[in-house]
Amino acid sequence: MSRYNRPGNRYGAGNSVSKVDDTRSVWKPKAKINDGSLDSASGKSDSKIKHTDVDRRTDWKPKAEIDESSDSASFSQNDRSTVPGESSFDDSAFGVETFKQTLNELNEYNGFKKVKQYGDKSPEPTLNASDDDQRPKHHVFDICPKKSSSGFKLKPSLLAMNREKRNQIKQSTKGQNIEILGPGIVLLKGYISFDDQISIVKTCRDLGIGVGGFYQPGYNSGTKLHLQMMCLGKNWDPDTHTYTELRSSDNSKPPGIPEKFSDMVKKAIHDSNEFIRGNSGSLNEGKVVPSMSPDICIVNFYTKTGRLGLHQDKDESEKSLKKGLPVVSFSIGDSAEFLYGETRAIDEADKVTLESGDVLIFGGKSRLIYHGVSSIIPDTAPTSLMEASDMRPGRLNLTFRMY
Ligand SMILES: O=C(O)CCC(=O)C(=O)O
Ligand SMILES: [Fe+2]
Repeated sequence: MSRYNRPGNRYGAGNSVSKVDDTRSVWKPKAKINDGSLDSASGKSDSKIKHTDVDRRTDWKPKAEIDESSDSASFSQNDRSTVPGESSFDDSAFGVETFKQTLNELNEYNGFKKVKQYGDKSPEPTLNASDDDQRPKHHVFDICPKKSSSGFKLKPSLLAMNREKRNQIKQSTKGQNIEILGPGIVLLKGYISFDDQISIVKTCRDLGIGVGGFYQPGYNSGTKLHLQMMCLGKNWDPDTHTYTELRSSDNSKPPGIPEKFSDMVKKAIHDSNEFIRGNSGSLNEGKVVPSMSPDICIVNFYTKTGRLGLHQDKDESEKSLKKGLPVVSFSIGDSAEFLYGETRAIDEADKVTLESGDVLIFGGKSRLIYHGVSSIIPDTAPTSLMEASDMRPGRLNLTFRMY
């Protein structure tokens, strides 16, 4: 039974979240655009989402309702957080010993083993200059901990490569696999090529272990989010809900967005619009996704217990939100159950599985949808990707926006 359906969690019993509320015209869609249903999909009404009525600072606030004694399995709207001090490692399902071992492995990789093991009560050590081996000494979260320092492993086993080739052929004979999930919500299935997925992992890994790299964000209260995060372009501060030039926890400057990433984002928006126009003609000009050049990317890494509560992305400039400049999301690694809806009511939200290589775009009328990740589906990442990249089990997600 998945975490998502576990009785007693706040989803209540059963799979109610995947139901479509037919009374709400905006969400009625769900149908593929090429079945001629775009008109109904596009929403006869204006979205009910209001751009002005929500306090930008309160929506993601930590929750007094979090039960510190629980295994943090419950997921609620507003729950973008975890219990104080909780690690993003899976210490419940994994077992504490495995958890310690994993941490020790990570410490070892990072050059800390000589000085301190997890569980060792001795005082915090300092590193000597002689310990220097080029690797950063600040706390790092390495999404590819086994990667050798001599370079990225590019060749998966022959078996895995053949499997990947077969998948790619299947994909290309299927043709374009684009779905319109709502007005301004486009899902491009398997859009990111295998090679590009590897290259994204590699780039995020390298940026993630450097200055301004992955960290587990939290709030002033000490409550942490259930993921590792890194911002590119500008820093997003979960506590103040603002974008800043420097990250307040360590004064680091976020790395820039690699040009290749920006190009992929622009192409995904372009391809979505070509598809919309091609399938629904000029009548649907108003339904295309506004184009943009991203200057912010939030990179999240979820382990198998990672999740992200329902929220709106509404900390970008008013101008950007008003224009409906889209959020473009890349998924790599394990699949995720992604919830989205017009309101913050979880049981009214729709659910879609985002798989490795998928791109999801939400903009235009749906720019302010509530969305979140209710669970990661373990061991669903393509084996060949994991072999080629050495990415640790979990899911990498990149969301691009324009301030
Ligand atoms: O991981 C995802 O698919 C969503 C991430 C997200 O919504 C965010 O970072 O704001
Ligand atoms: Fe978001």
